[in-house]
Amino acid sequence: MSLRVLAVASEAFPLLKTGGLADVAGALPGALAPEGIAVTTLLPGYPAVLRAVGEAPVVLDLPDRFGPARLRRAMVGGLDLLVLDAPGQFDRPGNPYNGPDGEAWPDNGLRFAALGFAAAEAALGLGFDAVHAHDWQAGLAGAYLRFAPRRVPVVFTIHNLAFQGQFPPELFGRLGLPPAAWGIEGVEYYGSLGFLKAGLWSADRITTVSPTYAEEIRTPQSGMGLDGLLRARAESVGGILNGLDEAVWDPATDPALAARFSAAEPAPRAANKAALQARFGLAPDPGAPLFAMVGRLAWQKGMDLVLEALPALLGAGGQLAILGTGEAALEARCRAAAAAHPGRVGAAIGFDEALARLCYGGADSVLVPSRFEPCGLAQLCALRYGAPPLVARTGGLADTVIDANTMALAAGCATGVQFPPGDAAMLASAVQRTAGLIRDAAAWSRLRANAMACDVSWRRSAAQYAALFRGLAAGHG
Ligand SMILES: Nc1ncnc2c1ncn2[C@@H]1O[C@H](COP(=O)(O)OP(=O)(O)O[C@H]2O[C@H](CO)[C@@H](O)[C@H](O)[C@H]2O)[C@@H](O)[C@H]1O
Repeated sequence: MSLRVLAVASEAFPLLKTGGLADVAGALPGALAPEGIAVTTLLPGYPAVLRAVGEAPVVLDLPDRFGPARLRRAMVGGLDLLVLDAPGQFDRPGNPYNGPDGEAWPDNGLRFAALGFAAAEAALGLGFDAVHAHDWQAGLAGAYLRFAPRRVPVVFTIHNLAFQGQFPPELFGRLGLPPAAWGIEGVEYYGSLGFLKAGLWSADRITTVSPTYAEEIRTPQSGMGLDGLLRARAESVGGILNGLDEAVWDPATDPALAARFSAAEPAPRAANKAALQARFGLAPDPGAPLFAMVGRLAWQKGMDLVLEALPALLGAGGQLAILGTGEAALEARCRAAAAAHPGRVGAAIGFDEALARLCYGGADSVLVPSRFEPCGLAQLCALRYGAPPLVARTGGLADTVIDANTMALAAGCATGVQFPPGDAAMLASAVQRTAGLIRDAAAWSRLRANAMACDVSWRRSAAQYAALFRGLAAGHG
């Protein structure tokens, strides 16, 4: 019999996506099914989600703790969904976390407390064997379950330790948790209410999305204030690498590409490079090394380092296509770089799934110069779409890309280029090294073939999650 796991996430592809969490929450259920794990995903009832489920049957009426709320159940996009239909809380314009003005919703604490509460009620009321809570938005699920009459084991997965969900302590009184939950052994975090902290404290097992990040976050340098707790719980912390849904990310079938291609038939890829150059107003030069960067414009992702290394990129005859959205100052700097270097640098500011795919399928190399990266999906997409990535040697980037150093080139196993994180000068030389390799057609097509041969699927990791859930359900946490 299948084990029944309730996943709790604040976004899931294809219903709603602002970043990598959606890709993971959207893909894991399909990857776990062959492992005998049946995943039901609890999502907040955002407008897009409510539209998708329509008048799906109500399977649970929730106690009126945060306002009237009920759970609807439906199959959408291959996902078995439970939707938290809580009028006024999630059915608002804007993205899941911010209003149309770009500011965080002032009641985010209550909104995501309601999600955690609903998860616990669903786990207990609908008979799930385990809960898989993702990131701070689902952090209170475990806290509620800690005080529940029946034990339901919880796996908490950290997708990004930088987002901690901290709220004023006064919110605690609204949660309906017992007073015992307030404290270091509880949901309190440096005097505030910490959702991520609550998730880490209450979970039976903690995972993060790569083995290297799992080690990094136990150090003061990368632990973002939570390293002490993570060290104390070291026995329960592990890293399981993200994968990609190979059906969703497939250059042989992707309609967003100008031309479809595969490892066996890479030639049509050149048409995507030309299309990408055209989309970004870059010179139509098939020989110019074309770099692309796709991602949130935030300190984490290192776009500022790329702008610092831009003279080296241009000096090597390179071109740069930037697709991203985020901090206003960085957006402005990207636009300014494009304006200063017409035909050499192009910037598209916004979130555009189809254009992202063209970047992966058309660039020679994808830049992922993150200062830290729990796993990173951009480099996995780049490997799959034949754009050997240039990445910072950190977190999941260190775990998924083999640097084209002398030995790896001689052994024929390189899949990209690495440089030390946070160092613009080292990025500049790595860009020059990469441009040199791209100009060496034989060397680069070897790298590309290696990249496309990488197994970036969920297979290995799904087996690891499945073993974790089975162990917990059998009582050995
Ligand atoms: N402007 C844009 N237009 C279109 N698509 C865009 C885009 N900006 C980003 N994307 C897409 O969003 C996803 C980003 O995923 P990442 O894993 O690289 O980063 P993110 O920081 O969101 O995720 C966090 O969670 C994931 C999941 O665990 C971890 O891999 C990661 O390290 C962690 O920071 C990719 O699918 C990318 O193509």
